[in-house]
Amino acid sequence: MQKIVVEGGRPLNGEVRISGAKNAVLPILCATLLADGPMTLRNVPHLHDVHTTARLLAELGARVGDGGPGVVTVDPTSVHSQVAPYELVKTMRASVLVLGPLLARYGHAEVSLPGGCAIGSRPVDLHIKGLQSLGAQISVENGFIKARAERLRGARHVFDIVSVGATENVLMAAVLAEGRTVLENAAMEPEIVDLAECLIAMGANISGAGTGRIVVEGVEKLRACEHSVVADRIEAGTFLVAAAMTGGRVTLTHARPDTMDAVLDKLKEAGAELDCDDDRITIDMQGRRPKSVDITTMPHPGFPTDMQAQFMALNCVADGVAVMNETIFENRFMHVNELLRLGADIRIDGHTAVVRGVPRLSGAPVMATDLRASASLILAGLVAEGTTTIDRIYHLDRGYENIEQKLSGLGARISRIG
Ligand SMILES: CC(=O)N[C@H]1[C@@H](OP(=O)(O)OP(=O)(O)OC[C@H]2O[C@@H](n3ccc(=O)[nH]c3=O)[C@H](O)[C@@H]2O)O[C@H](CO)[C@@H](O)[C@@H]1O
Ligand SMILES: C=C(OP(=O)(O)O)C(=O)O
Repeated sequence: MQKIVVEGGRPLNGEVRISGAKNAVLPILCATLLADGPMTLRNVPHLHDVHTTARLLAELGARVGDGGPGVVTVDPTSVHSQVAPYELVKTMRASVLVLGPLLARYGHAEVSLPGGCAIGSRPVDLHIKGLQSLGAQISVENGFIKARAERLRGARHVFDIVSVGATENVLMAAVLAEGRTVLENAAMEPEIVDLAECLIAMGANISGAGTGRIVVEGVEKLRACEHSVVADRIEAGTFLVAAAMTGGRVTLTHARPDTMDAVLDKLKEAGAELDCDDDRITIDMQGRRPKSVDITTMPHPGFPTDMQAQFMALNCVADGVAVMNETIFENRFMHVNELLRLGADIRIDGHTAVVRGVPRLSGAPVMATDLRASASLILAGLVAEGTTTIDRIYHLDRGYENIEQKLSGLGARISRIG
């Protein structure tokens, strides 16, 4: 099995290009099922999750093509199956996002319940309730969500709690429903805005995406369009933390600082100098040790849970003591035990971790448990004395494009073996 090897101790310097966002491209790939012709997506990151979604679309009958670097084409006009099988859905939770589009377009769909994931139980009850509000008949049988509706009807639906995936699934169903849908307590993440922008370019009538109230006037059909995927704010945040931890100076290009307020504020609090324009962010730490920062994860525009592990790595070597609360997922401290192996001082009490910064970490063999946990271990390895070897890096390939090459380009000593 492949591993990543990091030799710590080098400040990062230079420029790195940020890729398209995993969490935007996955729902948008599912949304292509709604089009009446071939869609062209640009700024598509080369990620394992993108490959899995492409395989799922192909399994349904869509023609998925490679249009050159960062370009994927999907022609959904040849779709002949509305069944998303367990073998593909189990590897990636976002594949449940074909449910809304298939139901809206074909009047029925069978999607395997997504498999469990290391960060928490991750049910799909909110997706189901939202689609039921639009008139779908839904049952869960033999591990499949079976949904049926001759034509969905617009309705007012209030989500019990804020869910990114449920908002996306119900939004993609509502665009072809009859009449008006109002989604209250909707998720406000930038990836929802990107999905809505793509759907609008396809002819959907949507207002309010990016706020807690999304209004959709259903249309009869959607056309094909071209769409460029928004920059990955979590990848961008990960590189900024890497620069902050190593005391370096790094410029991100093709980024979207306007989607990252909470993370940028925390980096400033940690002592970073930041200079942003429309699509570039420069962070300069001038060799300083970061200061500890308290974190409470929240739905957007709060601090993203997908950056919690990376900021924990920063707090491990920062000056001071940080209190970190994880409010979104019940089991998202799996990286803590591995950071302890590198010499960190962390105590967990329920959903709270107290991190006491230490002057130095020391390299060790560690094991990645999920995507952002993997990133946090690389970050810790960049500042640890000696060699850190990270096992189970397949998690990393789900969500980071060429991370070793990008970090090497900034001066890190990092390689993949095996
Ligand atoms: C592909 C993608 O975009 N993944 C992101 C998405 O995941 P995802 O869409 O799965 O996350 P949600 O926003 O749905 O989850 C938020 C909370 O709601 C709960 N919940 C969710 C759905 C449901 O039907 N019932 C329920 O109880 C979850 O267990 C969790 O506690 O948003 C998360 C929260 O920002 C991010 O960490 C993930 O990176
Ligand atoms: C948890 C994440 O992704 P997913 O929802 O795809 O598992 C993530 O991107 O950090």
